[in-house]
Amino acid sequence: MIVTKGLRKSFQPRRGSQAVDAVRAIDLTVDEGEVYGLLGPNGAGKTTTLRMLATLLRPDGGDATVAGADLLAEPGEVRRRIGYVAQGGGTTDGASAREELVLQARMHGIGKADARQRAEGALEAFGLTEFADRRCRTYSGGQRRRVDLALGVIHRPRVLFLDEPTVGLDPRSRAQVWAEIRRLRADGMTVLLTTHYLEEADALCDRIGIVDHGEIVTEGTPEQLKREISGDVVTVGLPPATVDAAQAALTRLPCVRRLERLPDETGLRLHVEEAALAVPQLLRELAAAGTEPELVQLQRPSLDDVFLALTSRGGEAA
Ligand SMILES: Nc1ncnc2c1ncn2[C@@H]1O[C@H](COP(=O)(O)OP(=O)(O)OP(=O)(O)O)[C@@H](O)[C@H]1O
Repeated sequence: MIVTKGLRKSFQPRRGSQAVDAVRAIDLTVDEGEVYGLLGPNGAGKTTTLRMLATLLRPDGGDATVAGADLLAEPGEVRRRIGYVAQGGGTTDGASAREELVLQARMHGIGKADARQRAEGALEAFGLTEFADRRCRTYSGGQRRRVDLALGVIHRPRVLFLDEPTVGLDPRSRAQVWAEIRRLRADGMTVLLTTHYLEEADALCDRIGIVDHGEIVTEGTPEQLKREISGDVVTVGLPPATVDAAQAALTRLPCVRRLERLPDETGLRLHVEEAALAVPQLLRELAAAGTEPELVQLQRPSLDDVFLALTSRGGEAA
């Protein structure tokens, strides 16, 4: 649904100053119905990538196809097939959600009666009916963000671009916006979003591309990315008298990358590639050594670990 090859963009902040390579070479493939997240520190090039794909900025080089239309040759066609929600949103203080929705639909060339009907449907779908006729300035941040999403999809695009969809929202409003994005995905929408929030990428995205210095440094499902860095961690609680024997037995296993003793002889912590494969082997080996674990606990590394390990300025954005 979105394919890019070597997409790039530089900016010249002032005449004579050195150009900033905001996006160096983005190669990206987003499948139909997927929620794909661009995750990266400040200034990594996420917004620039999104703005190019939404036809708001002309790329300096590279190719892209969005919803079946060529970005450079048919930007008008791309525009018709996409929705774009900018970081700050697009609502006006003095207008109501209903007015904004009707106007937006009309701007997409939809007839008056149809526009009113679509606005009504969108108000209902996004849980906005209750305050549909109040001015947007009276809405909470989360309500306003939901109006932004509704505006982004009023013309039923095939692809939706969301720039930092939940920035500045409290946890409850963020959860509501996530629910709306999940609903759009369930309806078959393809979504490309940018985020700073690792938790958001983990909760929402089918796949994540980690962007640093204008390039995707790695991509995969949240699970793949977490495993890539540090595998899984298995904690085995043991009777103190059996810890030595268990350690000797498990050290021999090829699936165990690293092994540490827990404090106070309470057991072992094992770093393995994939817990689902390792745990049966661990249990067999322990049984053969005559020990029985009191507890087996699995832990996945967090996306924070991945992000910090892969981006040069991870700490800045975390
Ligand atoms: N219009 C512009 N003129 C000059 N430089 C720009 C312009 N837009 C972006 N840049 C620069 O390009 C780089 C990438 O910016 P971009 O906004 O794409 O990053 P980002 O990953 O979206 O960051 P953030 O998470 O802070 O929004 C930055 O160094 C930024 O300063």
